[in-house]
Parts: sequence; C-alpha cells; structure tokens
Amino acid sequence: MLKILVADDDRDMCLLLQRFLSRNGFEVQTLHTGKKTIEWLQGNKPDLILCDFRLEDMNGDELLKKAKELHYEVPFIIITGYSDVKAAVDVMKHGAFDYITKPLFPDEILLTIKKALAEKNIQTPAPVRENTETAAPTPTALGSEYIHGNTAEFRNILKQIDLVAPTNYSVVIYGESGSGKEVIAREIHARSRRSAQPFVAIDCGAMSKELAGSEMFGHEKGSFTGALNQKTGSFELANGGTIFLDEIANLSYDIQVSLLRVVQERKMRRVGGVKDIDLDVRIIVASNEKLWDAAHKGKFREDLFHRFNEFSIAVPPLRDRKGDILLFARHFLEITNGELGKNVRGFSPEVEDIFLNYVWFGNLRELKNVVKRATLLTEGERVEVSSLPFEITHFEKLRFDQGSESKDAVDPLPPVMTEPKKEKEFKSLKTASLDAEYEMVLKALEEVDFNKSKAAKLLNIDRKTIYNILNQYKKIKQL
Ligand SMILES: Nc1ncnc2c1ncn2[C@@H]1O[C@H](COP(=O)(O)OP(=O)(O)OP(=O)(O)O)[C@@H](O)[C@H]1O
Repeated sequence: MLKILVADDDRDMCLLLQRFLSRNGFEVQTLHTGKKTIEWLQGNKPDLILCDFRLEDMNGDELLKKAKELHYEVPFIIITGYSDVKAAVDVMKHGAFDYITKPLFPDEILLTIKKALAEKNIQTPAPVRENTETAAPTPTALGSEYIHGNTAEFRNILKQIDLVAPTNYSVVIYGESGSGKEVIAREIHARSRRSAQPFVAIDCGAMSKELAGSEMFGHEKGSFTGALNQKTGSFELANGGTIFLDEIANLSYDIQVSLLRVVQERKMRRVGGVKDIDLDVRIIVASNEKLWDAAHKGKFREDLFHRFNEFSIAVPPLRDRKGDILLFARHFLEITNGELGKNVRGFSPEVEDIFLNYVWFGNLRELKNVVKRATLLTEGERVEVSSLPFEITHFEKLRFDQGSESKDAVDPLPPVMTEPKKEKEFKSLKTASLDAEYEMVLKALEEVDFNKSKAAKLLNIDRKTIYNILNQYKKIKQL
C-alpha cells in the first residue's frame, strides 16, 4: 500500500486528510512537528509527503531541505494558507513538487497527489470501494424525520459531511433557501464529538439590527431600555456544542465586528456585561449568496469570511437533483400520513411528472408543504393532480404567459374550481394587487434563474417578502 506522510500541527487537518486519503486507498502517517517528522523520516520512507508550510517548530522550506537530504526522490507537496502562496512558490524552486492552498478541496488534493506519483511512475491505488448500501447511512440513520437523497449530488454532500464532521472546522454551507442547509448543519453536529452538547440555530436574516447583539451574546439586566431581565445569548447556550448561523451575510457590520472578536478570542461578553465568558463553540454558517462576493461588495468582512471558510459545502437546488424529488416526496408523504392518521399510498403518474418538471423555487421546504397539503386534501389512495396548488399544475402555462401580451390567456383560478361569474369578478378585484405582485415576482425569478435572493434584490424587497407573496397567492387561489 502506498504510504503518505502528512505533517501538520493542525490536528483537525491531519484527521481530515487521514480519513480522506485512507478512503482513497493510501496508508497515512500523521505527525505534528518538524522535529518528529525528521526523526520519523530517518527510519522510514513514505511514497509522498504532504506538509503544512507553517509547522510550530519549523517552516516548510526548512523541512523540505531536510526531507530531500534523507529521501531526495520522494515527492513533497506543500499545504499553504492563501497568504503564503508566494513563499510556497519559492519552496517549489527548492524541489517541492507542488503546493495546494487552504481551504482544501478533496478533488484538488487527490489530483495533485496523482500527478506527483505519476511523475515517479507510481500508479495511484483505486479508492477503497464503499458499499453505498452501508457507507451511506440508511434513511433511518438520521432519525425518521430526515432522509438522505439518492443522487450523486447528495452522496457527494454526505461524503463531505462525513469528512468534516469529526473535525472542529468552521463550515460554510451554500444553497438556496429550503434546500436543507440547516439539516446538513445538524447532521455535521450529530456526527461530531460535540453531538451530546447543544446545537443552536439562529436566523441572522430574521434578527433586528438592534436586538441581534443581545440575541447572540445575551445581555445583563438593565443594560438597555427593555432589558428587564438578564438574558443568555445563543452563543452561551451553544457552549460546548455547535452554533448554526443561517443567512450570515445579513448580519449588520457592527455585529460582524463583535463576532470576529468571539471567533478570534473564543471569548464573549454579554451586552452590558463586564465579565468575559470562555467559549468553545463550533461555528457553522449558511448563506445563499457567495460570501466571497459579499466580502468584495463590502457587505461582509473579509477577515470573518476567511475565519469561516475552513471548509465549504454547496447544496444544489432540488431542480438540479431531480433524482431526489420523488424520494423526498414519498418521505414527506409518509410523515404526513403519520401526522394525519391517513393512509395515502403514493402519487398518480401525472403528479409525479409534474413534480419532476416543476422548478421548486422553495426547494425541499416547498415540496414538503405541497405534499402535506395534497395529502390533507386526498380522499383516495393516491394524490391526484386536483390536490396540487394552481401554480404548480399551471407552472408551464404561467411561465409562457409571462411573455405574452394578453393577460386574458391566463385563467387566474384553479381548474378544479367552478365559481359563479360574479364571485369570480369580486375575487379577482380583491386579489388584483396580489396577482400583479405575483406576476412581478415570477418575472423577476425567471430573470435570475429562480434565485430568490437575486430576485429580491431586483424587486428591492427582502427574500421573506417573496415567500409571503408566493404563499399568499397559493392560499388565495386555493380558497
Ligand atoms: N434530508 C432531509 N430529510 C428530510 N427533510 C429535509 C431534509 N433536508 C431538508 N428537509 C426539510 O426541508 C425543509 C427545509 O430544510 P432546511 O430548513 O434545512 O433548509 P435551509 O436551506 O436551511 O432553508 P433556509 O435557508 O430558508 O433557512 C425543512 O422542513 C426540513 O425538515
């Protein structure tokens, strides 16, 4: 078996690399100091060395020289932080094969290793075959409320969860609203050493600017008008465990400054407090816009971005993993049957077809709501088209009509309803402004490929308002 030596003083990084490389068929030796590494190299010869540029007692350049004296032919790859790239390039002049920058991407690491070994005519081993039946946790492994998708995209997410969960790394989860970011954060926590400790989730988009500090860090009694009692903040509640900060890019600049202090010093103070409280909290953040872009626009502090960006997971929207749609739909149906004491067995082929072709702006959340409602309305054994909301059954038509001049072409009422003309006129008057808003929202969504944050920006409203309009429309059209 090919042996890779990993020299890094960051134990989490060693753990992560060890798990990843052994899964790819390598034997891995990890060491945390330059001195120990040299001692080990005096009695052993690996097939490749992966070495952090900054070890506690030695820098990568020095270690490279020593390693080359002992085993000249062994390829040496440097791992560097973004700011050390120039130095890493210099190290390559001294014989390193290549460098890779943090945050590390599994594919990039493997590719670089393969290239280095190929130069020495060494063939890379085949990955250790994972029996997907057993490697991917079964649906019940998450508890009956959650399941795993079956697509390559979802399996890739599971692999990343598995890789990062046992470490202490901060994780950024990207994905559209409703795509399952919080569930993924919970799963990382559940598979970590912190699993017996609390998991606390906060929606940064929903907190008012004024109260965000006190929500996150708590306050002392009387520290501001309205602070009638002492309050324990989310960070303190999560101490020992994991905190999940959803919609992180929405945090005000002031709070970002306080957060940076907490992340750097691992200490916090309640609003109006004088005592520092030690914190040991793993931070997982989620965003539906790229934090790097937000940092470039000056909306998000770059230093905070680098702190969080130790590992990132991108969750594709549901429409890009069609293979998961029916699996999740059946799961939500089962849950709802249980909740409502019903026994709806499945979906008609037409419903399945509609599910597969709809764009699911609200991702899993929208699918769950649609299935719940349809199950409620279903009397027979199968969910039929008539139990689905209007904008789903008429999605293609609505899309088409957005571009047409004539609004008469759109029947604003669901086909399942027949109403007296008078009432219909009255209703359309009542809902005229909602109809207009809904049309604008759909148009904006189409314009930006159904990214709700971007659509919200186009319309100069916030993301939640988009949901409200879509939901209100859904409700009214089904009355
Ligand atoms: N793997 C899963 N199994 C079962 N249900 C899931 C799964 N993933 C997500 N869901 C359900 O889908 C809904 C949305 O998930 P979640 O809240 O994690 O999304 P999100 O991306 O964090 O959304 P937002 O950004 O709007 O907060 C929830 O009701 C959740 O229970």
